[in-house]
Amino acid sequence: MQVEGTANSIVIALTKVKKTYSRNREHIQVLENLDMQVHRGEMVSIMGPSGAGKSTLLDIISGVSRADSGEVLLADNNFTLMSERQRTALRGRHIGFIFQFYCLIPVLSASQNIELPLGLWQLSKKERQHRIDAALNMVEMGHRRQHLPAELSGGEQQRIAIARAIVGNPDIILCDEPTGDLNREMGKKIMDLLRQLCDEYGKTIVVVTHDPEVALYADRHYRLDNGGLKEENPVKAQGGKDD
Ligand SMILES: Nc1ncnc2c1ncn2[C@@H]1O[C@H](COP(=O)(O)OP(=O)(O)OP(=O)(O)O)[C@@H](O)[C@H]1O
Repeated sequence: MQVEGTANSIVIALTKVKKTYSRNREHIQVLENLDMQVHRGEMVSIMGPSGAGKSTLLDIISGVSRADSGEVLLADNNFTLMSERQRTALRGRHIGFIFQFYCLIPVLSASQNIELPLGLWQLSKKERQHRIDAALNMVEMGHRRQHLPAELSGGEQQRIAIARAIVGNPDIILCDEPTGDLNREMGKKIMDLLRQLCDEYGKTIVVVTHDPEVALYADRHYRLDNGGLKEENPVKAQGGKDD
């Protein structure tokens, strides 16, 4: 799938985004006048302390959650002006998600899990199978297609989750702690794979992480703190993980 716009165009643009959660009488101001731009085909990392609002930010980029004010553009579409239904449709076309704990359905095989995002798509059986096979091949997991998630290692489960994220050929992949549950070696393999998706397939990737070594895979680095984003120089992987 091609993103609308020209090469090197901005595919994610947030301007003066604010987000507050209200619970009982408490108001938690999470994002405040936040600006962010991500170009097509780049990988961007977001680090920051626990509770800083990183997952909230991913929810706003994907339209799962609405900003209180400010503008959110995704591939030239203005989320701010859209209904929930329109946001869901746009998300389905453009975004794949990868989470820390894989979020695979335990009673479905690897192959069936990968098929999930294609659920309502009008595809022939052959085309559907072709897409699943291509996604499985991309993550080198064709030999495990019939396995249930419990019959896969953590790293293999995350590879299946990546295949599920890319099966619909989204141009943007949002990752929330993609290596958080994996040992160092497996984490490295997953990041190599994400980097490959960027470099060889032109995917735009946003990675939220606590791990400076993971952030080093990105082309640009943001730190989220006190409601705003600051662009940083590449993180030196020497200070251990964020809290
Ligand atoms: N639905 C909600 N209602 C009320 N408060 C919320 C809600 N979701 C998140 N919060 C609060 O907003 C803040 C930001 O949460 P968020 O999950 O975005 O942080 P985070 O940076 O991703 O944290 P972590 O690194 O620990 O995963 C936290 O203080 C959290 O308690």
